[in-house]
Amino acid sequence: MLSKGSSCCCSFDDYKLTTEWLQNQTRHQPKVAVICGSGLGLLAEAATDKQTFRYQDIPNFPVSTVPGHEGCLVFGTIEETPCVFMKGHFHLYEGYSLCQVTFPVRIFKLLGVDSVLVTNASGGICPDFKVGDIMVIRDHINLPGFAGQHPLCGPNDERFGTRFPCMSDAYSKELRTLALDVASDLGCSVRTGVYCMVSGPNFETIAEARMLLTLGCDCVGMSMVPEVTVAKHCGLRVLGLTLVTNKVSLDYSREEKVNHDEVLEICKMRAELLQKLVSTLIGRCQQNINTH
Ligand SMILES: O=P(O)(O)O[C@@H]1C[C@H](O)[C@@H](CO)O1
Ligand code: HPA
Repeated sequence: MLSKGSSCCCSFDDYKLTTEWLQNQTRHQPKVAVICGSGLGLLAEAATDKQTFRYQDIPNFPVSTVPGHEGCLVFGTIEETPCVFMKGHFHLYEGYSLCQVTFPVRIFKLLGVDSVLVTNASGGICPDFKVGDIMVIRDHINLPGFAGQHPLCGPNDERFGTRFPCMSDAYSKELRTLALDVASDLGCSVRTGVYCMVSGPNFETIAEARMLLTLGCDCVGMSMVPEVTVAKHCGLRVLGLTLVTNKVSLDYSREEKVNHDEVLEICKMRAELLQKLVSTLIGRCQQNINTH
């Protein structure tokens, strides 16, 4: 696999090789993929009949370099639904191209996955949001994309999707409704809103945070959007859930300073609830597909 700046560095043969390697190692045939963000790898623990592969052992797979990202792919079953979990994902700020960041998503497509649940940690911009809130993503703003850092730049491979994909419905309405229903059944209140991706790795300045508020962002984070874009491009159903791990400072008088340890601490505190939400959703998600 070659790195060519911001354009795609993976050929169809690269994706095929990795897919076939995994198919030769496992009898699992996942229908749902879950991408676990910072400190959220625990989501995979609800699965039974697990089979785990370290990223470094999978041909062409990038490796995780961020604390809180374990770096392994877990196949398993939740409520009779075959699933695959990424315990840790990749970021632009690690030095990966967006083609590398999104590499696993196309592997999921080739493995036969139909729905992808993307989770991550984010800062709350909306003044009403509290630390620990879970937000169902209704829509996103791809700030790196505005600057040409876009995973679909470069030659388009029609075997995955069209040159000019529509993104006005990137997040499946059915899955969003299902997520809200499941949350309500579990007695857990969730938010809905707009997520904005920044490249990181620094947390926002106050002027940047104020700009994001003006733009209509409810949460800000450093991941998710590339994976969602590539998933939508290749026809996967997408659900995005973000955990608000800190409130973003909008005020120069605010003393608190955000750091990654605090992000991981909040993920640890809320992982059990998120795990319940995700596993219940997965069971119903397949019933939902079967009845449509
Ligand atoms: O991988 P995610 O997006 O969950 O991680 C967030 C964004 C940065 O990687 C890190 C900052 O604490 O957490
Ligand atoms: O405040 C934040 N900003 C950007 N990314 C983040 N990930 C967790 N918290 C934040």
